[in-house]
This record gives sequence, C-alpha cells and structure tokens, in this order.
Amino acid sequence: MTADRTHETTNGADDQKDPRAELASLRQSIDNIDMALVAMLAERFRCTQEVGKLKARHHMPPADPAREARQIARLRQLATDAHLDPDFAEKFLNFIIREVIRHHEAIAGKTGTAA
Ligand SMILES: C=C(O[C@@H]1C=C(C(=O)O)C=C[C@H]1O)C(=O)O
Repeated sequence: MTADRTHETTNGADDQKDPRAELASLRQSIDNIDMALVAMLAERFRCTQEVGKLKARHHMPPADPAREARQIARLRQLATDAHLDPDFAEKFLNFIIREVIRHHEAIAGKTGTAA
C-alpha cells in the first residue's frame, strides 16, 4: 500500500489526515500488539506445559476449578479497570484454560505414572 501524501496537513486534526496513512499507522500498531500477544501466549503455554508435567508426575488432576474461579474473578476486575468487556475477558481466559487442560490430559495420558 502506498500512502497518498497530498492530503497531509500540519495541524494534526483527525479529519484532515490522510485516511490511508492513518489506517496504515493504526495497523502497524495492531501488528505490534498481535506480535506481543503471540509472544505472551507462547510463554504462558511454556509455563502451563511445565505445570502439566509436574501434575502428571505427582498424580494431580489436570484441572483445578477453584484456581480457575480465582483467576476469572481477578481477570474480570482487571478487564473492568482497563475498560475491556469483562464477559469477553472471561470467555477469552476460559478458551485458553480449556486448551491447557486438554494438554494436561494428553501429558497425563502419555506419561502415566512414569512422568
Ligand atoms: C495451569 C494450571 O492448570 C489448569 C489451567 C489453568 C490455566 O491455564 O491458568 C488453571 C487451572 C487449571 O485448571 C494450574 O493448575 O495452575
């Protein structure tokens, strides 16, 4: 995409900015945020894989509903404080946790008592 510079202005008013340049700039920020999200998710899954191995070794259940309830309450409060929809934040965390539990079940099934 090429930005058309003919609409550039020096006063910075939103309605006088080149909309294509503004869109490209916002998309650059979105791409940076997505990169950080992927890095953070990868790091979270690296930790939860270790938890899964630990649990399998010590015959602990893959899921911990009490811990999840505390996390959801905390995340909902954080979301509210950040002006993010807490229902969306809860759904997002539940989606991730379901995947983690699936990994833990797979680790327990694979490693059995010898993990
Ligand atoms: C990671 C754990 O295992 C499961 C996954 C959780 C998570 O992804 O945050 C939380 C609780 C457990 O159901 C844990 O027990 O801490």
